[in-house]
Amino acid sequence: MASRNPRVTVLGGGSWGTTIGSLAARNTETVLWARNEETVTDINERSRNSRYLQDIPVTKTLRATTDLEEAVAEADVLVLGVPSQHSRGVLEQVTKHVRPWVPVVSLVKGLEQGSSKRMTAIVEEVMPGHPAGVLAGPNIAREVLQGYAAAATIAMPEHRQAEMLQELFRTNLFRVYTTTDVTGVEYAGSLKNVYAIAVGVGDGLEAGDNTRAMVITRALREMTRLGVSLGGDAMTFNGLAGMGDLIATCTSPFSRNRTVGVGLAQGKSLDQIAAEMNQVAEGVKTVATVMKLAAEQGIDLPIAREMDAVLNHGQPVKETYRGLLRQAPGHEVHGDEW
Ligand SMILES: NC(=O)C1=CN([C@@H]2O[C@H](COP(=O)(O)OP(=O)(O)OC[C@H]3O[C@@H](n4cnc5c(N)ncnc54)[C@H](OP(=O)(O)O)[C@@H]3O)[C@@H](O)[C@H]2O)C=CC1
Ligand SMILES: O=C(CO)COP(=O)(O)O
Repeated sequence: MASRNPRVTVLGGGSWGTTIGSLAARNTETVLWARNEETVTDINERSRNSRYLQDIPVTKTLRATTDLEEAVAEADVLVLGVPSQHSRGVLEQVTKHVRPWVPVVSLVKGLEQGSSKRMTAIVEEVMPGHPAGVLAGPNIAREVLQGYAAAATIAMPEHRQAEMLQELFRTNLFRVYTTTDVTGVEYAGSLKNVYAIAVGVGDGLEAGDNTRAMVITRALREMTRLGVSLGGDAMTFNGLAGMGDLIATCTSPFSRNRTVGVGLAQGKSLDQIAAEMNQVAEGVKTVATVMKLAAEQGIDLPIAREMDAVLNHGQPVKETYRGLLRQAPGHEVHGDEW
């Protein structure tokens, strides 16, 4: 990293890219790249991103630009904050302008459709030689930006790198822990969105608090089984990026994924929900990829399977929990059942 204060460049002007940019700007020079002129003007002239974060102020020193080359040419750290299905395209534009050793930290909680790849695998493919990691945890953007205490974990292949990057994002109210389990953190962040939709369906059907707790707990078991078989550490799934984020996303009225589930249970179509929300809900596309990965690993994921049936195969939403309840429960810890 450079001997001057490192420059952080955040790619993506949505709610979470802006929030992380605002945190980093408290610690070091930070530039945010957004494709939308209005977002850039709003940040530069009003220290707001009203489209995504209403009237909550961002750090005054956060600068924004629509010029991708200018944003990345002097970067010491790149932060990837565009939704998963657009990440590869953005990285392909970035790679020719960025210095070769610059680390890339993904904020993305989704997998690429078709390839089923995690974002760090895409970074390694498109930007070979750049250390790639991920920052994730229970972090509803607006609450972090409003200054409510929260925590995340930063995963880098080398622990020393994680420790250096930790300092750029942490504040007295945003605690950043470190780990080297990039794989586990990335799968945990992506998987929990699928289960937040499932919990939203239960809440939308007014299933009750015990049902919600049952689904969250069994969801954690499913996430862990798949994540570990794909190379993640089981302890990661018990931590901030796993259990922590699962709880936040499954219970927050601000979660977009949970909102999708509630909307489906209320009889709305996906198109209608997407139009009302106008923000990304990564779980909607992740579910089919998760089913593919589970099949490859020979693992059954009953809750995810129900969501796949509803989202991709026309199963009436009211059938969701009936289908699950017909299955006999097995061993709580070692069983494959839900
Ligand atoms: N919001 C949150 O609380 C959290 C989100 N995340 C994750 O962060 C990632 C980003 O999500 P979030 O910020 O919430 O998303 P939002 O829906 O709030 O915003 C998406 C942003 O990506 C931009 N974008 C979309 N496609 C492209 C493209 N092809 N090229 C350039 N920019 C593009 C949009 O630009 P435009 O405005 O011009 O459409 C917008 O600025 C997701 O994977 C999400 O799961 C992780 C933790 C918390
Ligand atoms: O990842 C998040 C919280 O940690 C945000 O969840 P949603 O994308 O469901 O809003």
